[in-house]
Amino acid sequence: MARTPAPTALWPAPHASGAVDATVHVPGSKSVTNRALVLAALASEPGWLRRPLRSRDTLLMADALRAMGIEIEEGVGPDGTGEAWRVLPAGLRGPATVDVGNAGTVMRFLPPVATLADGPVHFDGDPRSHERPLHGVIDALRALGARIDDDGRGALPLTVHGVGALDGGPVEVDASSSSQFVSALLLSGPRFNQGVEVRHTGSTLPSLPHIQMTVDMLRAVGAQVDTPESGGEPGVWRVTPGALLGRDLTVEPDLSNAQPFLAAALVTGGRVVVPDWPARTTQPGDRLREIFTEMGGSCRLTDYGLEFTGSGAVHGIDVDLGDVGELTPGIAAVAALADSPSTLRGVAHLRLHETDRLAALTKEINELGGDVTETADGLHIRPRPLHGGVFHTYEDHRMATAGAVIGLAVEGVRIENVATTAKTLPDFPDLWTAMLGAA
Ligand SMILES: O=C(O)C1=C[C@@H](OP(=O)(O)O)[C@@H](O)[C@H](O)C1
Ligand SMILES: C=C(OP(=O)(O)O)C(=O)O
Repeated sequence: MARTPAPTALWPAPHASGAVDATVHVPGSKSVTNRALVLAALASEPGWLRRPLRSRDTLLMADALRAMGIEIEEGVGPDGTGEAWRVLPAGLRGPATVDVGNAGTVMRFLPPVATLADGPVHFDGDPRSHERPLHGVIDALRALGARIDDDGRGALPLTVHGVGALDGGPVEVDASSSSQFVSALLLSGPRFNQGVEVRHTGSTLPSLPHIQMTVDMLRAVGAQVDTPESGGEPGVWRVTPGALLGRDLTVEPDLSNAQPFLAAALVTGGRVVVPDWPARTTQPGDRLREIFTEMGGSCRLTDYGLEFTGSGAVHGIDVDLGDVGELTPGIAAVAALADSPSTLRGVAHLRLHETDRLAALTKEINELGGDVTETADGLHIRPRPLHGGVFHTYEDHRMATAGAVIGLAVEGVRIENVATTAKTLPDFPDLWTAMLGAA
């Protein structure tokens, strides 16, 4: 098995000698796994999580919940098939210390959980976690009755002084910098004394499908949630207080992590099959069926999974990615290899993701000879012949996979710190070379 390179190493991105033709089993969704862990921890009975994603972000979530007293057993499922984690909820404990790494889901979803602990819970993480916005969660929890010590910047590090319960009730949040503020408050909402009513006050709200994912998963464990889609007021979500059920949940493949593999089919004019692609899902990656079709491919969704085929041509696209921002790096990579320019819109908030993704994509593609400019809310990408060079990744898993896509078509691309893909897809280098080996 290929060894994952050390963080500082340069990984020679494999160049595709022909059209790829492969079946790629994509590991479970980060967003589903981390929501499922939180909901199982807050439930009133044990639950199972099958095919969970085992990656840096999800192991940080599991360890954080363990630090607060939840038992999570990693093993195989009750019928002996595949990996499954058993979550045994318990009274939430403090004092505890949580390392959030650079996981948005951990830094946003867990402070509300910590208000239910019976003592202080200290949160800290990677240097970048100190820069990512958290003010929406901090201010809302304070308004709902929590005591939180921070350094006044509305960011990590901070301590939530849990007292075993939170009043809850109505609260206003400007979630224009991250949908995760809304998801965070909703996920713990059933355990607040009065539930929670979240009213978004900002002018834009990114990543709506991820909020819908939160709502669907809450309902699946028995919570009552009123939403704008279910006839409620626009921009308002209401969760009724109540006990949550322990469930047996199978995690869908991570469709955003399927992106580089589908992109490989697109840029090489090949074919990639992703088994177990869900027929219905709230994952933003499902939009790739439409976006990559517009960019030149075609797809067929069957009971087995998704078959995606490239035509040999790659077209530019003008698209608003506000709902599906995490797809931007991979789309930008394909756009840099297209036969016409692209405009990616609606993603100003990506400047506050794992890195400033708009600046990073612009710089790295341009250093390979590209012509990318930043706009107020996205990127203009004018394809140019690219050449090899080092593609820096800024500890951003999606920068690394974007660079790998470019490397398929451009000889001599070397990816700095490909190991950063461990945030959500630790097997990436092996899956990538296996896909090419099958060509
Ligand atoms: O709730 C989630 O699981 C996520 C929501 C989105 O965050 P933002 O709304 O901050 O973009 C997305 O980009 C992130 O990768 C995962
Ligand atoms: C933005 C992302 O992650 P996070 O959950 O850390 O916000 C991402 O995975 O693209």
